[in-house]
Amino acid sequence: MSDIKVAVLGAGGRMGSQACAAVEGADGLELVARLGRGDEVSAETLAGADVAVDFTVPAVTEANVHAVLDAGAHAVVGTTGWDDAARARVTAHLAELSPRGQGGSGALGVLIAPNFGLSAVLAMTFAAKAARYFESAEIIELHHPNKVDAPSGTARHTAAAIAAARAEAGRGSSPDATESGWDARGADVDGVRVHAVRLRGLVAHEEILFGNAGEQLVIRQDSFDRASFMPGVLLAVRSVVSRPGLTVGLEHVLDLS
Ligand SMILES: NC(=O)C1=CN([C@@H]2O[C@H](COP(=O)(O)OP(=O)(O)OC[C@H]3O[C@@H](n4cnc5c(N)ncnc54)[C@H](OP(=O)(O)O)[C@@H]3O)[C@@H](O)[C@H]2O)C=CC1
Ligand SMILES: O=C(O)C1=N[C@H](C(=O)O)C[C@H](O)C1
Repeated sequence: MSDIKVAVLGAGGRMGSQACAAVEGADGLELVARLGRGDEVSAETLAGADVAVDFTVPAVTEANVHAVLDAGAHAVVGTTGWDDAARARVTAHLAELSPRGQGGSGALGVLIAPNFGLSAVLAMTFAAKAARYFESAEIIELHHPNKVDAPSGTARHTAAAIAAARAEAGRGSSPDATESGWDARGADVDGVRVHAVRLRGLVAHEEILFGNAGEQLVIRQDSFDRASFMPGVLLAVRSVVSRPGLTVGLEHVLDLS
C-alpha cells in the first residue's frame, strides 16, 4: 500500500510543528506540505496530499476545511471554534461532493477532534457515562496562558456530552442558589458551568466534578506535553481516509462511543 500523503496547516505553530515531526517519523505517512498564515489552501499548495491536518486558529479553520475538500483531500481538524452551524456546513459540503449512496471508497472524510489526547478522550467518555448518576456537574479546564479561546474545545465537547446524558436520563439543571455574582460562576455551556484557568507552566488539563449528597466524583486528565496529542493525530490521519463523512470526536475512532 502506498504512503498516505499529509499536509499540515498551521505548520509553524505549537501543535502544527509537532504534527509535522510526528508525520515525518511515522511509518506509512509522508509529509508533502507545510502551510502557514497567508498561504492559500488549494490543490496546488496541498501538493497531492491525501489528508490535510489543521492546527490553525478558530477564525480560519472552517474556511480551510472547505478549501481542503474542494482540493479533493480528507481533513483532520484539531483547531477549536466549531459550532453546530459550522459542522452542518461541512456535512452539506461533503454531501455535495459525494451524494447519497455514493459514499463508498474514495468519498471524502472530515474528522474533527476537540482533543487528540487519550487521557482526555477517556475522561470525556467516563464523564458522559457518569453524568446521569449525579445531581451536580461542573467542569474546570486549565491551560497555558497563550491559548486564545475560552472555554476550551475539550470542555465544550465534555459539557455537551454531559448535557446530552443528563437530558436522556431526565435530569434537570444542577442545583444552584446563586442570585448575584454570576460572572464568578463560569460560562454556561449547554447548562453546565465551565471554569477556565490560564496559568504559566500548564499545557492542557481538565477536571470534571460530579456531586451528590455526601459524595463527589472527580475525573481529571493532564496533558503535560504536546507529545500526548501525537498518537491521536496519527490515528486520525490513518483513519480518516476510510471514514467518509463528518466524524466529531476521536472516541468514535477508538470505539469508545
Ligand atoms: N485537538 C487537540 O488535541 C488540540 C487542539 N489544539 C487547538 O489547535 C489550535 C492551534 O493551537 P496551537 O498550535 O497551540 O496554536 P499556535 O498559535 O501555536 O498555532 C497556530 C498556527 O496557525 C497559524 N495561523 C494563524 N492565522 C492563520 C491563518 N489565517 N491561516 C493559516 N494559519 C494561520 C499561526 O501562524 P503565525 O505563527 O504566523 O500566527 C500558527 O502557526 C487551537 O485552536 C488549539 O485550541 C491545541 C492542542 C491540542
Ligand atoms: O489550545 C490548546 O492548547 C488546546 N486546545 C484544545 C482545546 O481547546 O480543548 C485541546 C487541548 O485542550 C489543548
